[in-house]
Amino acid sequence: MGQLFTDLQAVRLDVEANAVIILDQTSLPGEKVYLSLSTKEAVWDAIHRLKVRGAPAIGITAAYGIYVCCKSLRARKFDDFYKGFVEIRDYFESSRPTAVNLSAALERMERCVLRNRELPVSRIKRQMLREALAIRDEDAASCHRIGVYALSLLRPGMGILTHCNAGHLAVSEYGTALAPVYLGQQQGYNFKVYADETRPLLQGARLTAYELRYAGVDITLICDNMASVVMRKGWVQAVIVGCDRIAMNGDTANKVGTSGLAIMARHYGIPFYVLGPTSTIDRRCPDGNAIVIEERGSEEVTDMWYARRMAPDDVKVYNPAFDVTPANLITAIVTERGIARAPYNETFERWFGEEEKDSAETGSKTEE
Ligand SMILES: CSC[C@H]1O[C@H](OP(=O)(O)O)[C@H](O)[C@@H]1O
Repeated sequence: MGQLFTDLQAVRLDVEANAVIILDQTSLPGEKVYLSLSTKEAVWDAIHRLKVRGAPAIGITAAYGIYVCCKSLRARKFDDFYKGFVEIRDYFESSRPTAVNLSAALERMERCVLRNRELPVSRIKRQMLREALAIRDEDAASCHRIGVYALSLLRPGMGILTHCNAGHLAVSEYGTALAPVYLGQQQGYNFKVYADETRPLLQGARLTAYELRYAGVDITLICDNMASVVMRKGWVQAVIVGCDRIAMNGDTANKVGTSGLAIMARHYGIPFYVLGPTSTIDRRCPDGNAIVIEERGSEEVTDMWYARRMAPDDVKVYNPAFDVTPANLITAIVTERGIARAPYNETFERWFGEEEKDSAETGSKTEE
């Protein structure tokens, strides 16, 4: 599995070249293509077209990207530099609306710039680099801890069904939903994973099946409409998914199709777990109704994967990229701070309190 983490990095920063290097996930599983992004347009396009995707990976890409783009700014006065920062921030914000990690990472980079406003611009840029690298390293630590907590809910030999890709390719390393699978593999748990192909963009078929096979995990690919069959046959003992935005009451936005899985899991008496870092919990979002659901182009449904068009010309298409699973269908939400069960907001508020205390104690990790 170690090879997986070195061979298939979703996103990394090339400081020498001042560029964000991503593994183009629209070329997987057929080709491993790495892209070097050094302009705000290239970063925006990569996020918008899911060349890099997954909430944490999107946040890390935005943090690396705004550092790379700001490093090229020639402004010497803070006000001019900050104006350039804000322009790039707003542009990146427009790339995809649902995953909160994008705006959360940009807000954290902005706090870094404002915290260091008295420094020369050259030193502010250095602080931005440290902040962006800290965002990536903290994500890697979070994913590992999510795996440890989630593994405590699972037993060797279990069948696990997952949806979309919330694995190593969606984060810095390990993954969220797949973190316990990789940790379990290191400890001989021999999980059997069932991955939904996840129409229309097939992240399950193209990415989850790819990375799990790369890591030697027992993986069976199914079409989305087969999930009920494998649950009814008793092959699945847990459904584990990632998340793109969690509201304070526990309602969770994740890849479209997730809420249907939660309903099926409840019907079959199978626990349904949402795994993700606390950075995916949106404090300003009281419930799922407040979550903006990205809608994407019809060609992803009608044309994308077929040698020829598989739908009537000009047929109306509805293509929501996400849906919201109500908190009452979620057995537990697992983050790097622990395992939350309903009523979720009590635990979330406690976690946020712990976070504020931790950052007050350590100060800003990026202060020189
Ligand atoms: C670890 S977050 C993964 C999360 O992101 C995916 O969405 P997309 O592929 O559109 O970025 C999906 O919702 C996954 O659960």
